[in-house]
Amino acid sequence: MTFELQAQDPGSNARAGKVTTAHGVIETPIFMPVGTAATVKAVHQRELKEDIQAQIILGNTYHLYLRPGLDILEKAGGLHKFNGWDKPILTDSGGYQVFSLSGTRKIIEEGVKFKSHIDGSTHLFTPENVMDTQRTIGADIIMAFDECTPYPCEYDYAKNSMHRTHRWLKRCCERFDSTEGKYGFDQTLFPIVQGSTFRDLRTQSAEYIASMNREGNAIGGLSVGEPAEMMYEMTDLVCSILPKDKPRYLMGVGTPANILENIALGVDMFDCVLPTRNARNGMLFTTQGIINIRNQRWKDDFSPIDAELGGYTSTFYSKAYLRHLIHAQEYLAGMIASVHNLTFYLWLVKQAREQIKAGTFAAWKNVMVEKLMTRL
Ligand SMILES: Nc1ccc2nc(N)nc(O)c2c1
Repeated sequence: MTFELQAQDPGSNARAGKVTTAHGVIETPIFMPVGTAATVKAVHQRELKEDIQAQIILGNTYHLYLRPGLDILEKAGGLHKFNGWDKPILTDSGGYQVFSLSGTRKIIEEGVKFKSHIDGSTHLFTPENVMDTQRTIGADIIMAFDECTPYPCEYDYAKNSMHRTHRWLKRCCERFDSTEGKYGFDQTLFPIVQGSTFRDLRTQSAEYIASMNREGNAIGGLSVGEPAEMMYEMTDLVCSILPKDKPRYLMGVGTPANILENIALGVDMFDCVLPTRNARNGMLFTTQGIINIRNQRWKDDFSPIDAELGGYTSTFYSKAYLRHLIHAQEYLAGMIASVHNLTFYLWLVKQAREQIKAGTFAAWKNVMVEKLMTRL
């Protein structure tokens, strides 16, 4: 994997670049739709490619390991063959999902013991077997096995957890660097900065992660309920330490406003379930602001969902029709709303890229953030 820095905004730390992987190019800043269990929920691969123009999607080790399981994924020739997405894929390592999904889990030096949320069976994730699992899934970019500390978090817990995450990272690197890709293409391992909301720990973690000299770096432990201002303060600090010539991936972020603010701080890659999760309950992000399509006011508004956005779904269907589908709990409701919201998120980062290349991102960002927060 390589990263080419193409432009830097004069008025902020925003930058535009290009990540090249075995399955193609990713233009940054980029938003990565979340495809947890081998699917971006309710969205066809064709829609992802043509309407949304996604460049990379996520998969998740925890989910895929439990279902369909590694034997099926290996027989298929890896996740790209299994779900038919032939562009880049990034997989999260499962640590975060074990904490957020598995009812019972126990953290030990070896790794994390947990019970499957599907059938209650017990499992142990270790840095080594999580690397092997991600080798089998076959994502282009894979994440280190870490602990995402909760918010708020005691200083001593955050410190001890960060040091364990650093010890696990060393084990991830040793295992990853001593194994090969299984399907004839190279994969890349990103380490993850932790340290919760403590400046000294974040500094220590960013310095340690940078010292591993991997091809890209991730920022974890944020977007876990902390105030946005705290997220921005930690991101700003960590981005000032992580090397400029490597992509920076802020995990689990976020709202459109969070994304623009973090692009200004120097982040290149984002993922979040918000666009698809909120779509299913009728929250639409549009070029004019946020719409709760369930609201009475859209009952007889036959204008397109978002005429400014382009793309088949956002211009072919009306607000009134989508409101009807949501109230009728029709399958098509979630499908239309998910494609629309993801089209918006990819449109937003494309606008940001263009503004950065034009050198006008900083002022544009401030105007856009205000507009995006408008509730229509
Ligand atoms: N907010 C998030 C989302 C996903 C994460 N995944 C990992 N592996 N680690 C974190 O800290 C995350 C934080």
